[in-house]
Amino acid sequence: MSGIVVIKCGGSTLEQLSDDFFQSISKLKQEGKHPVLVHGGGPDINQMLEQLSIESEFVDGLRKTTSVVLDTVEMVLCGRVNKQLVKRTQEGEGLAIGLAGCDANLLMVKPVNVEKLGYVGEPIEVNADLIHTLIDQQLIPVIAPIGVDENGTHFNVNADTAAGAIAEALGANELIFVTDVDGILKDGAALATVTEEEVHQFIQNGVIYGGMIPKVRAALHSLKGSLPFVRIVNGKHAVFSAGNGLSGTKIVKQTAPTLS
Ligand SMILES: Nc1ncnc2c1ncn2[C@@H]1O[C@H](COP(=O)(O)OP(=O)(O)O)[C@@H](O)[C@H]1O
Ligand SMILES: CC(=O)N[C@@H](CCC(=O)OP(=O)(O)O)C(=O)O
Repeated sequence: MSGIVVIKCGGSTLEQLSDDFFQSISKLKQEGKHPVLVHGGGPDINQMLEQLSIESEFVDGLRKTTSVVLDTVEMVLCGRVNKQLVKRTQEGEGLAIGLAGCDANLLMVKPVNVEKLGYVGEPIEVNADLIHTLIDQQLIPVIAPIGVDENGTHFNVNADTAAGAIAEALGANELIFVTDVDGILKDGAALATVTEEEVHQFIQNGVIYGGMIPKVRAALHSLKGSLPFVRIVNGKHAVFSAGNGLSGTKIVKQTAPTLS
């Protein structure tokens, strides 16, 4: 199936997404494209954990997830955040269906490192047929990043990683990370294009750090498949649809050779 656009909405920017953003998602549908939303919700999870006085820490950018943390993560992502995004997508005239990666084994995972991280999973397989079926029904899937392993145990998955795996499995034409910055910033300005090689350099020299690392890692992983580039855009200004050039950073395999 062609025309699939995977849009990852970061928790950092959920409150900044405009009505135009959601209307433009249903416009994509009218233009014959197939938007699939994958969302995070890190700040909402932090807030709920704090309210419940549950401690959690990040190890290598991933939330150490005990069983009580997992309960909270599921409650926030599958409940509050997922349903809020379904609501807003439908207010934008799209017909959305909210689900989590554990539903119908959509996102199969294996543990990353049980001792170090607890219930944190990394994707190993995606039930692409299920998403295709939903798309065939003219629905817009809105997916929370809770994975499931072969024993039926649920796992917390970084939302960028989940989006990359879903885009790859669907053979998506576009993967767009919507976040709270204008793209990959260097010396205070967003870079229009960044190559794979530069991404490695920027991680090494600290230009890229923290929450940007799983995004660029997922982007690099996806570039190994059929995607020509991956975008990182600011949720404050993002709107999709034909003729509406998205700003932000494009991550590409390599720059086009310059003509001499
Ligand atoms: N080079 C960089 N350019 C832009 N943002 C960066 C860079 N390096 C690290 N970051 C951080 O990455 C953050 C986005 O990641 P994150 O907070 O996880 O957002 P999201 O919830 O959208 O996934 C930015 O707000 C910024 O603090
Ligand atoms: C394993 C892990 O770290 N999972 C993330 C899932 C949410 C997420 O990734 O949200 P953002 O996109 O807003 O960062 C977490 O618990 O915060």
